[in-house]
Amino acid sequence: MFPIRIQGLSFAPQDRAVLDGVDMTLGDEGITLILGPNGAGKSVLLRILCGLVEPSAGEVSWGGGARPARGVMMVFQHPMMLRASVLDNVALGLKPLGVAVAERRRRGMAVLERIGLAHRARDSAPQLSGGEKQRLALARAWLTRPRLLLLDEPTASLDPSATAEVERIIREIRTDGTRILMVTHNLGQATRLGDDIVFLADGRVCEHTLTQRFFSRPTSNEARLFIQGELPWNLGFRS
Ligand SMILES: Nc1ncnc2c1ncn2[C@@H]1O[C@H](COP(=O)(O)OP(=O)(O)OP(=O)(O)O)[C@@H](O)[C@H]1O
Repeated sequence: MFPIRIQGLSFAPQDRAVLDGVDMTLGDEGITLILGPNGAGKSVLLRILCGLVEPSAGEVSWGGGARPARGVMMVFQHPMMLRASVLDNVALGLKPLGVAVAERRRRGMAVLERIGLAHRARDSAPQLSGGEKQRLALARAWLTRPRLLLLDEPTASLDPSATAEVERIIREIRTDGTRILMVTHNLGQATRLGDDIVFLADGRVCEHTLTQRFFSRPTSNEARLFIQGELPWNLGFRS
């Protein structure tokens, strides 16, 4: 599946260029953070990689071949919960892999232990808090051992302690060997989690560099302004 090479990727609904020739290469390890202003196309980029959105132009090569049928998972900002128990929700991801019910439940309980939700296994999943739902969604994806995990602002509406817990789980998933590509608006989080930063603005990748370098020596004016909190909000759009 790796390296994932993105070349000339564009997305232009109704001729409005959201993504306008994105080029990027992702190796097989680590956590890459995508930063950029509102409307820069960060979520669209993840959705294209996940196969949920068709690009208008460009190519993605997965280790020199087509997108694999399995191995790519995405967790959304507001993950969906079935009207069922926490355990049934977490074990759900194993169903399409043909894992038997008893084994699904065994592995489900094991992952709930790792995310600190084993004591809620029988509770109704839709009644969990936002932070607990996000942990459950991460566990559901983790259980399938994805090679690539796409995370769209997983801590956007969480308080600092729930955010810290989600970040701990993300680090564990990475240590388990999953490649992570994640969108965030939280610059502190980017410094805590990111090995490297992709900065998207004006429909293009303005910078793709190591995290420390991005924050200490940004090379593009857009990134400098963004870090200083001064990037004009309309920069994400091209007409
Ligand atoms: N499937 C779609 N069809 C048409 N337009 C879309 C589609 N998905 C997203 N867009 C538009 O693309 C633009 C970029 O959206 P996107 O959600 O990727 O931005 P973002 O960088 O993630 O922004 P934010 O930081 O605010 O979440 C928006 O104007 C959005 O309305």
